[in-house]
Amino acid sequence: MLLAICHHSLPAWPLNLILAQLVGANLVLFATYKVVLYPYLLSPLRHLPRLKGGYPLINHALLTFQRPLGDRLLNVHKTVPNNGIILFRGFFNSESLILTSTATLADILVAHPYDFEKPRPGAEFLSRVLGKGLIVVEGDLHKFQRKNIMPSFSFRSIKNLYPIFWSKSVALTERISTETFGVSPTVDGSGAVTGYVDVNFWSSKVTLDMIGIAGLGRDFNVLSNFDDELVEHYDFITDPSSIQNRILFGLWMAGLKSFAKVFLRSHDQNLTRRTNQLRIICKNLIMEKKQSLKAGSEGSKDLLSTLLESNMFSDDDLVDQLLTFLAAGHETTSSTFIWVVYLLSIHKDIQLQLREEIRANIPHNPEANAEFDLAETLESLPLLNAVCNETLRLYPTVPLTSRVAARDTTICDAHIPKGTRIFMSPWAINRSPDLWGADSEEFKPERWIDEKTGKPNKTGGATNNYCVMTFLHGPRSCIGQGFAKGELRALVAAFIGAFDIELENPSYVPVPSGIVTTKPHDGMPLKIKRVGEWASTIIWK
Ligand code: HEM
Repeated sequence: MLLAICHHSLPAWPLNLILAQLVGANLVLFATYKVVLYPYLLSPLRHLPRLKGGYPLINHALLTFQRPLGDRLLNVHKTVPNNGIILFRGFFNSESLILTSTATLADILVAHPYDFEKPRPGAEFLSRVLGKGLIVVEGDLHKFQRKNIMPSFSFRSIKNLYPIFWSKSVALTERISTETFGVSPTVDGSGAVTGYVDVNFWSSKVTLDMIGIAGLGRDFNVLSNFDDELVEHYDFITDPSSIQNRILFGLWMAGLKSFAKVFLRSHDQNLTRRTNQLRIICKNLIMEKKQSLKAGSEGSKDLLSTLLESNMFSDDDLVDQLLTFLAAGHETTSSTFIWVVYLLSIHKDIQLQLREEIRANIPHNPEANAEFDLAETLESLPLLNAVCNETLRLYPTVPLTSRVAARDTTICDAHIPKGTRIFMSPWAINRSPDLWGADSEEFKPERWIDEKTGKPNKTGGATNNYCVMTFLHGPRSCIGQGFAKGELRALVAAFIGAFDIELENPSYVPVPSGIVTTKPHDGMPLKIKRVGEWASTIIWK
């Protein structure tokens, strides 16, 4: 009887529908918890100063994608009152943090850097090409690699690389001269030979040549020869203008790796094939280098030789590191050089003073004078260093980076739950009026010159080192910063020593763009003039 009543009163739904309803109800409960209860009532982050407003559901999710990268964050730094940490909400109220003070940055980067890791999808994408290179590994493996690679980037090792940086910088000016003035030189009213060049095209070639010789011990000579096999594979894999590369990267970042492999099958297979080829070429380079070291060949100062001498890495590990140096150390310096050229084109007075300083202190062929200390001179010229440092401040080529808390931890006493995403913007910190004053966004190289001594200073007049975040700080800072600054000094000195430059179109305002590093979106077309004879040798006083 009871059974009969139940049978009639229960709806005649199949079991799977009931299950589906249970799952649906759970999903609604879970979504309510994630989207409403946790962020508004339970999250330990909810009391932090917050960026208000935003779009429904996505809130401020686009904040970290908007170009120029980091510029919107600068605005957030300026407008949201805070004590070093700002909370913002993204898709479905997910929470992320922006660090704005030198204290919170020092805490995460130096006090407990291994509590924070690089976001996994990006690191996995990179490791496809770079294997387990320094830039992508975490924890103890990172500590081991960093400790054993550091000596290759020591002050002494970099000093030994200056002659390479100089000779490639001079080769750049010669190549540009041939291309620009060689065929049909134009002479302007003052009698100077004039021409037009997009320095964007040449700058990534010269920095690739530099990292080739100074890093791998191989002269690609891309300045003159455009068909090196390694360079061709490398360019294909890293080409930021390739739509397929962009889509693949976007899908990986969204956690859709498997879908990406099917959707872009042939491109994906091509990448794998080229990556394998790259690895074979690098392995052969390592074999050759080993043999030449065994044969007692002297004089190799490149990074690979010093890594081989350390005897701490297998051949496969070395391949990962070589590819890492190529990837991390090529476009970054080349972009910075382009921004120096831009700033000097629009600040003619500084350009003139700099040329005087360079020509008065550096012979065009320093190698002809054994007494001349090129590294010492380039590192001590006040205006040269001031111009390089001020450009690195205003145009950090990695304008935005992020971390994820690997465990429950703290930042300056604020509790940070595991999994919290944290953004740090070198662009925003380097331009912050709180740290640099009202003229924070102006190009003022003199900040970097000590008023009393006239010598370069280390902080640009700011209160501490953390006011410049271009290379970050601590154990995950850029290991190649000494290398990059050496390249930049040589490039700027050789280029400005040789040419008078101005913008081809005086009203051109370059827009920084790029996926990870920033370059001017439409290149850097210049009008250049060869400046009269540069003394070949200067008698060093
Ligand atoms: C102006 C030029 C450069 C800039 C602005 C720059 C900037 C940076 C930044 C911001 C990071 C940290 C990224 C992060 O953790 O999110 C980094 C890491 C790194 N950079 Fe550079 N870089 C430059 C040149 C170079 C060069 C020339 C090399 C090598 C020859 C290099 C090798 C590396 C490596 C290996 C790392 C990973 C370090 C680690 O995690 O321990 N970089 N760089």
